Amino acid sequence: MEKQKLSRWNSSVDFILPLAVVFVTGNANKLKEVKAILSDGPKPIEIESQSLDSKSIPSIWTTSLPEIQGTTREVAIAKCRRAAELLDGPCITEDTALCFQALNGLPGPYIKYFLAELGHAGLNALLAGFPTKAAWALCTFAYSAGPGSEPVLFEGRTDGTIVPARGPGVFGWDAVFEPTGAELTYAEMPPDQKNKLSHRYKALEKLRAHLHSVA
Ligand SMILES: O=c1nc[nH]c2c1ncn2[C@H]1C[C@H](O)[C@@H](COP(=O)(O)OP(=O)(O)OP(=O)(O)O)O1
Ligand SMILES: [Mg+2]
Repeated sequence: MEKQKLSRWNSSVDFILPLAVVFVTGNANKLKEVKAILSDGPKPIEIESQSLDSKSIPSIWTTSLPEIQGTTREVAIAKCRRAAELLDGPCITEDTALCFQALNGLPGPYIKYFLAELGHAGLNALLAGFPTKAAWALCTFAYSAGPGSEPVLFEGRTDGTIVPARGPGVFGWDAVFEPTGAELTYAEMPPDQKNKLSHRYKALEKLRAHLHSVA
């Protein structure tokens, strides 16, 4: 079957099915979930992945994909804008934040570095002195129609609790996040279960609707 692609330069499209978009990420686990979620349902979207990490781009492009400090929205917009410039075409990017209620939303977009330095036990220890272990996972997808086109954001949030690690330590902080109403951490859930309630799923439902509306 031929593909319906968002055009390289603007949001006009060629009407060929199915819809396909480029997802810029260096994270294989994210990519797997995004592909699983978007390929499901009556209007599947095909994902082509592209990594623009400093490790994977030609050194002649001295600029890697910067992740600025700021709110989750500011971080997401800057990243997608740069990705569209480097790709010279339309793309989506995604930023995931893990926010602790006791810390007014921190680590938030900086969770990657907290996790790398502190590990699962350290994330729990951060909250040791606080009565609430409440947290929320926040996913922000950004879509740019191409260089110079302001990214549009799609957010999804899942509330939960930070718990001592349970389940396989395959994907980031999955083992220490137990969504509200679930007995299991993200890591203990079968992929299907996580992909029906996750922050990423909720954001992707909005992105899916947007892509179909512009296509
Ligand atoms: O569903 C998730 N369950 C558990 N952990 C997760 C999830 N989603 C992201 N994560 C981790 C990866 C990284 O440690 C941090 C987000 O950082 P973030 O910059 O968004 O991801 P990344 O740098 O790995 O990939 P990318 O190239 O798309 O920026 O939280
Ligand atoms: Mg990143």
